[in-house]
Amino acid sequence: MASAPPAFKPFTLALVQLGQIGADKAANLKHAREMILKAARGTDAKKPDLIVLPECFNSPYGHVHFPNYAEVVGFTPGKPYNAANSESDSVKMLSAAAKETGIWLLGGTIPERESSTGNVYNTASVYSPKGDLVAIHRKVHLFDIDIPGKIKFKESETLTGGTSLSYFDTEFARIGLGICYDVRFPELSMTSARQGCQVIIYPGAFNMTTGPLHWELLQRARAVDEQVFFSMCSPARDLSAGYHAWGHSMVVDPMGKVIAEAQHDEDILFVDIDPQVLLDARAGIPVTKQRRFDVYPDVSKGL
Ligand SMILES: NC(=O)CCC(=O)C(=O)O
Repeated sequence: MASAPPAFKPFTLALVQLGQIGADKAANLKHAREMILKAARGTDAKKPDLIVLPECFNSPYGHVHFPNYAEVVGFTPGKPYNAANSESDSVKMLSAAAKETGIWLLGGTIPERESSTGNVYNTASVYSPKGDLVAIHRKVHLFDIDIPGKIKFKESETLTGGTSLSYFDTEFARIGLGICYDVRFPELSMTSARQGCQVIIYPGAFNMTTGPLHWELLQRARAVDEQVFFSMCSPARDLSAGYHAWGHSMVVDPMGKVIAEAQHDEDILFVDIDPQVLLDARAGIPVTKQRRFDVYPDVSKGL
């Protein structure tokens, strides 16, 4: 049973649609850090409370790369963890950047190796404004698809799927986590919403085949199903890379309206999140009180 979520308050989200993700991990980390610092400076009108990076920001995206770029993180929820001394260079950079800026950071995803099993996961990590690692999410649904003549991708060649759901509490919202292909499984965001998440954010990297059809559709569906703010943060498109990301990082409000959208180049979106939109959506269309668990099961129960 989840605890009561924090009161939902207005806040500003910064989505970093990161470019220049190449083979050199140190260069990827350096550029990501520069972009986090740039996002933290905000605009004249907006300073972010939470900065988000995309899926697989420290390595090229592809199953052959994951084992080579994987880092041991060794985080167990609820146990003390010193991010500044982590074995993972990516965790150290992200923790230091969160601490330096004093801003919440959802540090995209990295390939993560579990030392006891050798399993490699696609893992998101979250840092408090003090630089503490407070939550991780290991991609639950691996991206295994085969659309003949268009795209074949098999994360399960080298990755293992995560086995748990995660959210984190800030002083302004409870935020649910998932990663990219996880968006196709409504049970995940449904469970996050039933656990009190008012905002759900997935680092992601859709592609040039499914992106135009499904990237926006799925986010609007998840937002309207659960009457939450739903957002995905993508890498920028790089046609010289092995995988061509769709880009179009976006934020959708609880009525299903796209309130911010990047194009496909590197960019930072600053987006004000207004809790009143969620309250109005739930008051006007009260599906959260009209569910018929006498007719169908509440799939979010039993976790
Ligand atoms: N990185 C991913 O999980 C990609 C998912 C995707 O492109 C899709 O169509 O789903």
